[in-house]
Amino acid sequence: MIEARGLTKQYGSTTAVDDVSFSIAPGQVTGFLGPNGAGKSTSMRLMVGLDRPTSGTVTVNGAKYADTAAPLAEVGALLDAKGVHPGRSARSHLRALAATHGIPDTRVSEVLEQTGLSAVANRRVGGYSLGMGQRLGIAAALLGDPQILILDEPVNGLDPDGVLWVRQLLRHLASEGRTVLLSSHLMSEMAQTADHVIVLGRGRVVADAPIAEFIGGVRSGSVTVRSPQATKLASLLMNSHREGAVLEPLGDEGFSARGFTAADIGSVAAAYQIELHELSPQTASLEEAYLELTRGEVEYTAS
Ligand SMILES: Nc1ncnc2c1ncn2[C@@H]1O[C@H](COP(=O)(O)OP(=O)(O)OP(=O)(O)O)[C@@H](O)[C@H]1O
Repeated sequence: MIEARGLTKQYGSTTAVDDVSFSIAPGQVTGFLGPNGAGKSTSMRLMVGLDRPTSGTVTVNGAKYADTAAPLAEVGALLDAKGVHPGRSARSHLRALAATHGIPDTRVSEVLEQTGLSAVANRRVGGYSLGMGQRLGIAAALLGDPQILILDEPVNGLDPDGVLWVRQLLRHLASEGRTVLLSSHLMSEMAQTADHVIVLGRGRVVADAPIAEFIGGVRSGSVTVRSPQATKLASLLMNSHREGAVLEPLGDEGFSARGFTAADIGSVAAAYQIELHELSPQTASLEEAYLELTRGEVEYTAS
């Protein structure tokens, strides 16, 4: 469990995190979303004591991170994948980390295996690709077998196999009852990985909900219709002169309708004995829901 209460961080005149409160529950993956500069990384740094709050508190499993006895066993974090000496090998980097935390060397080999780095473990980290560096950052986060994982943009730079691997790993860690928090700007990936989302905008929480509820709150408002008599049905609908009605063709035997409910279309089809092969209201994607919510929250926008 990660709990923030009235958490605030100011850098000079910039309020990066502004009186934020949330609870991040164990046993699920929570996605941290928000436009650039919304305060996600700052919040994550505050969670692991890399920065001090201006006011308010954030605790991990009920204690401040700085007060935890075995921090790597409590919280694993990936905050800056580039923070490794380039002349070191992955194995020596992880060994050094392990040694300072009383973690046995056997665990180093385990996490190298788990993150697919065993074959390159003795190579200089300076020669690693972005994706390999990300894997090493994840290996370091897993080293203490922590109950809480905090990962800032963990799929940044990974190829599709790597992205899938991170998704499966995080789902697995959550299924073991761990608390998993990740930030990402990749909405389709987040939609497949997270159970719950917290959206920040200009340092404040603008949404905190299960992902299905978050997406369900925004309707795309269109209905997909497929029928061998699509043209006839479309003209009947347009003849009803409904305000806001827009039909867009979807191939020969279908169209997307706005301004009608599925029930409206079904009633017209039934009245004229038109065979229907599909009548499906479209729900918004996570990306649509996110863009709708954060439209007014972006700090940097193109004019
Ligand atoms: N060390 C710092 N000194 C001054 N300002 C900072 C510092 N760190 C962050 N900020 C500012 O605080 C705000 C929040 O930044 P933060 O990096 O937390 O956002 P973010 O949501 O992680 O953004 P991104 O998606 O771009 O990573 C921004 O306006 C940023 O410029």
